[in-house]
Order: sequence, then structure tokens, then C-alpha cells
Amino acid sequence: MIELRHLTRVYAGVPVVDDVSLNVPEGEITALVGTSGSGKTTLLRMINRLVEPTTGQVLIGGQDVAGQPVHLLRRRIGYVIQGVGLFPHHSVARNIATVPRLLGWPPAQIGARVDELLQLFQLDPATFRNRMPHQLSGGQAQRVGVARALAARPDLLLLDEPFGALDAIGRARAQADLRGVQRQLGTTMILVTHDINEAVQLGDRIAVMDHGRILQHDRPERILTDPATPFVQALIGPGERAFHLLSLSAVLGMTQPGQAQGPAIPREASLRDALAECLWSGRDALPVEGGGIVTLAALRAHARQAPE
Ligand SMILES: Nc1ncnc2c1ncn2[C@@H]1O[C@H](COP(=O)(O)OP(=O)(O)OP(=O)(O)O)[C@@H](O)[C@H]1O
Repeated sequence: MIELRHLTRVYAGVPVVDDVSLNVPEGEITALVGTSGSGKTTLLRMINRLVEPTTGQVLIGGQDVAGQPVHLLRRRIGYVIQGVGLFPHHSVARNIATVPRLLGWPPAQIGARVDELLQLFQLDPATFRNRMPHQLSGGQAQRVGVARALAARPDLLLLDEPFGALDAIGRARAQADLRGVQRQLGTTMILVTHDINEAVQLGDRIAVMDHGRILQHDRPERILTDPATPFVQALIGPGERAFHLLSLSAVLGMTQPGQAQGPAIPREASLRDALAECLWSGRDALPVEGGGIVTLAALRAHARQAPE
């Protein structure tokens, strides 16, 4: 567990992070979302001590980070920023191996870890291991950046707008990869984003920030159906709420017995995808791959459902 206790950072007499207390559970992604200048980056950087708090504490596994040598702390905390910052004169493999080398891992173990991570990010090791950063697309470079941050199995991964520079398709792919890798490795992650869509897609929990304070910290479903303040409601965008809710669940959980016409939808597709397909193809029900159907009526009911 990562505990932020009464964290405050003051610049020129103005608190840009203002008495923030937050518990980040292990093994989950917490998305920190808010408008530009709300203090997200400053809050994130106080966790790995790139910014020192004016007052307050950060505890990781019960230990105050203030008492730990910074270079040791940062080896345990991965950090990914927009634009990646890969070392331009080092190969992909050498970039990913940065922290394991610092830690003195045996070369065979480093090589195996590099290949394992490349595979996790769907980059064929034989093709990508020896490439130089300038030979990668933006999306590939971003994935290598995340792989590098994960190489030495950090306790925590901090991500600051990691996909901000990618186009929509690259971003969707990188988000899906990150989600998959997080599920597989169980790494605790804190993700800063100004994109509520990204927060809903990736966050097991979402913390909404405004003017240096956390306005609401909860499961995405709760944030969507029960926004704590008008600001949170405005950030979600009332017109998008139903679609966000549908994007949180898969077709699999909404499948019912029956027959329907036309092409089938994959079981792992989101309910939002199913709705889009119903509207696009003019169907009231879709067959689901592997059996059963999903109906427009069920989708409509789900989009209005308040969480229990
Ligand atoms: N080193 C600094 N000195 C003075 N002011 C700073 C410093 N770093 C950040 N600030 C100010 O603190 C406020 C919060 O900045 P921060 O970068 O944490 O916000 P953010 O929510 O991450 O914004 P963005 O989404 O635009 O990156 C801003 O008003 C910024 O100008």
C-alpha cells in the first residue's frame, strides 16, 4: 500500500498540492485525473522525490520515503513520462536493461528479462532487441519506455501522461497493452492523465484533482454514477456518462440464451462496442461468439444502472 498523508507543496506562497491524503492499494491502477495545472504531476513527483513535499509524508509499505536514499528509492519506483526519454545511443535491449545492470543482475538473467518484457509488449525480441530508439515508431518507443521502467520489478510504477503524444489508434493499443501487462504482473501503478476516457479505461480507481485537492477517489462506476461535485460531473461530461459505463463491462457478462442474425461479437468486446454494433447494423440483438446473444434492451438497461 502507498499512503499519501497530508501532502502539501507550496510554490511562491501558493499551495499547488494542498493537504492531499490518499491510499493507493497494491496491485491496482490508480488514475489521477484533472485539468491542466491541478497539481497531478507535482503530486506524482513527490512520491519518487523528484519534488520534495513542503509538508506531509509518503509511505510505501509503511516506510516513509523521506528517510530513504533517493537513488535506492528510484530503483524501486519505475517512472514513465510522455516522450519516453530512451537513451538514443543504446539499443532497445540495453535501454530495458538499465536498472537490472545497475543492480548487478547476471547477464543471462538480464537477457531473459528483456525478452520476456518485449514479448509482453508484443514486440518480437528477435526483431526489436537490437534496434536503436530512432528505428522505433512512437508507440513502440513508448512501450519500450514502459518495459524499461518495469525491468527490475519495481514496487510501484508512476506514469505521467504516458500516451499523450500518440495518435488515437496508437494510444488505444498502448492502453490495452498496459492493462494486459498490469494484469499479468500485478504491478501497482499510478497514472496521471487529463483524459477521463483513459482514466475510466485503465483505472481500477480514479482520483479526481482540482486546484491541488482530491475531490473524489473511488471506483470508476461510482465516479460516473455518483460524482461528488459539479466539477467531477463536468469532467465526466454528462453526455458521455452512459458510454463510459458501458465501456467498463464485457459482453460476456451480459450474454443471454437465444438466437440473433448477423455476424457475432467477441465475448471480450465491451458493452459499448456492442451498442455501437447494434446501432451501426440496425440490429436489436447480436450473436455472441461461443453462444448466446446480447440484446439492445439489456444494453439500454445497463447504461442507466446505478452501481450497487
Ligand atoms: N517548479 C515549479 N515552480 C513554480 N511553480 C510550479 C512548479 N512546478 C509546478 N508549478 C505550478 O504548480 C501548478 C501545478 O502544476 P502541475 O504540473 O503539478 O499540474 P498538472 O495537473 O500536472 O498539469 P498538466 O496536466 O498541465 O501537466 C501549476 O500552476 C504550475 O505552474
